[in-house]
Amino acid sequence: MASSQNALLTDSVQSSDAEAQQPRQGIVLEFDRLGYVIKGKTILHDVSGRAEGGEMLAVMGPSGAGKSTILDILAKRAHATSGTVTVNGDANPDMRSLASYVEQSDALLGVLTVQETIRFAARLSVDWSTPSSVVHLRVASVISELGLTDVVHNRIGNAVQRGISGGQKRRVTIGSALVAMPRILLLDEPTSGLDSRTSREVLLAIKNVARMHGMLVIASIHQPNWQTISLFDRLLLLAQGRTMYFGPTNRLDVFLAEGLDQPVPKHANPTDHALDIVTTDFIVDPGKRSKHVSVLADKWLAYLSAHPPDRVLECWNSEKGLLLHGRGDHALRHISNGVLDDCYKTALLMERNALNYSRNLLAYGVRLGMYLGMGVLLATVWVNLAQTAAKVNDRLSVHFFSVAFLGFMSVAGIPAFLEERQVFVRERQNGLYGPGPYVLANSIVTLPYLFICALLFAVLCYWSIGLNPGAEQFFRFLGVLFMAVYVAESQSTLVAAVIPIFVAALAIASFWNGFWMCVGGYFIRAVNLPRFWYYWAHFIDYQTYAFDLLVYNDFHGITLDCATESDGSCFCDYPSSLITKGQCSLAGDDVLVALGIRGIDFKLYAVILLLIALFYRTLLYIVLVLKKR
Ligand SMILES: Nc1ncnc2c1ncn2[C@@H]1O[C@H](COP(=O)(O)OP(=O)(O)OP(=O)(O)O)[C@@H](O)[C@H]1O
Repeated sequence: MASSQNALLTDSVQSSDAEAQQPRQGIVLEFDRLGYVIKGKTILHDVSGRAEGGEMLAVMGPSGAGKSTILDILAKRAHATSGTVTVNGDANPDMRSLASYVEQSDALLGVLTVQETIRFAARLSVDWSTPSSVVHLRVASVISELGLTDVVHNRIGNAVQRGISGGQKRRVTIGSALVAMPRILLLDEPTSGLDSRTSREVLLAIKNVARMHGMLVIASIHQPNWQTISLFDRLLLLAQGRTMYFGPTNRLDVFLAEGLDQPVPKHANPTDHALDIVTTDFIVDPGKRSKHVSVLADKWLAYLSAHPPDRVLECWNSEKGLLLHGRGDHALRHISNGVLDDCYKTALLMERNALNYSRNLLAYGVRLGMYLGMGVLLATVWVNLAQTAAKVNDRLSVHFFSVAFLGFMSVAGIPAFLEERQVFVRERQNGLYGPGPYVLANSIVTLPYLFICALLFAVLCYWSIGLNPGAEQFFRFLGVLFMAVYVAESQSTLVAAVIPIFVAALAIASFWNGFWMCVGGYFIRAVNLPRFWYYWAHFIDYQTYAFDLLVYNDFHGITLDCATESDGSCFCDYPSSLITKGQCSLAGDDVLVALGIRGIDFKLYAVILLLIALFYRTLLYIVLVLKKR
């Protein structure tokens, strides 16, 4: 089964090779005396190593040994304080285009199925002209190799809906990286959450692909059993950031016996034995802890000088036969460049976002429910407002509430955005696409969903409240609400991009909306605002423009009845220009004059709203360009 799938993978890959026409060149990654110091603490001390295409290198060590740190440095996500990393001799390799990094956490879209997730990862990693049959075969083989066939149509799962297991999620994350066929695959704890049999199967699948395509695999691994660790060609054993051993995995026992004089007990696992020796977690005295590790590090250096690495590696290479210099390795992943490619990526992301938003209750479902509920509430609380001067304030509050509430509820989209953002960060760091296609796709696909929210709200409450009865006025009401909601959505998205922590983003986005309410001109008339707030905040507040537009749309051209007092005089709640003409009425335009919004340019205000949205979206792009994680 696995071999037939491998054949499929080979075929599919060969087809895309022909198109990509990549040079066939082996890959060699070397790191030399890497040191890493952070906040005055030395995390890595002169760690060196080497791996080649087609090989698997395990980075092993107790918790806190520096395994993730070294992967971060190799992926160029952290910068070594000293030492060098070279790829085929290049001291400044473009790791974004060469490597995929699978982090410890699984950043996936919960409502997508296993197959959809891996298929999108595959499509995002190939050239736009790659035939879909190639992608299909590649996806099918990865799913089969990683043992995900039974759950292929199951959703990943999120806070609302339970999905596949944690171990299966881990495999989906690995599959999403594997299917992209990077030249270097870096895996941080790929087997966490997997039982020992599944760990071995997954690593075997990775090994098969690595050997077949000359992919170089480096994985940090905590405490594997011997069967699992023996799948790795080389092993780097660390403790407190120091090298305890680096060399062929199958020679670890030789080193333990010869170098440390602590042979592996009969029937014991050499890696367990090695970890027992180097683990210092239970030595209470910090001085004794670091002395213990220093002694072991010195013993390794002494062993290394007595057994030069070339000799060790030569011996090892002859065991591997043709592997290293056999099949060439190919950069199968297509790295985004050019407008055409960006368009292709944008279209793909739009397709994925549409799928996500249509299924994800947290994206728009909750909001749709709230807008429906609020539409019904408005329709019943403000039901059938009489067209009288006494009801002017009630009408104004409808417009304020519509803008403020619909805008405010955009914070409900933050959890879904944060989930999407994590996927973006992972895919962007792996070089699949940049912030441009992401922001564009997000900005476009959001539109129809927000429009539906605004439409439902407007249909439910507009006629029932008895706002300006013209059809044109209804569509303007809808259009203004839609724009206001879009600006509010852009604002909340921006906040969550700057502070990708749910509670903090929620609090700040809510505060920001509350702030706009204060300076928008409803609670306190704009002309009465303290000058400081009036001159800057009032004029950049989207609620100012949306509220003014709704009020203008409702009041312009209508006439409201005033009250006739017991003495026969006419009382209007606002100064009326019609009383002098003998009518006991108030012109809607008189209200607009009193509010200071007479004669506003509807189109200009609508354009300002769009510009504010565009401004937030541009800021979102800039934030994502600058903020890499
Ligand atoms: N940004 C940082 N600031 C301070 N200390 C750090 C930072 N990054 C890593 N460390 C420290 O460096 C040490 C190594 O961390 P690292 O995550 O690389 O270990 P690890 O071997 O991957 O551990 P685990 O197996 O538990 O994931 C730890 O003691 C950690 O606390």
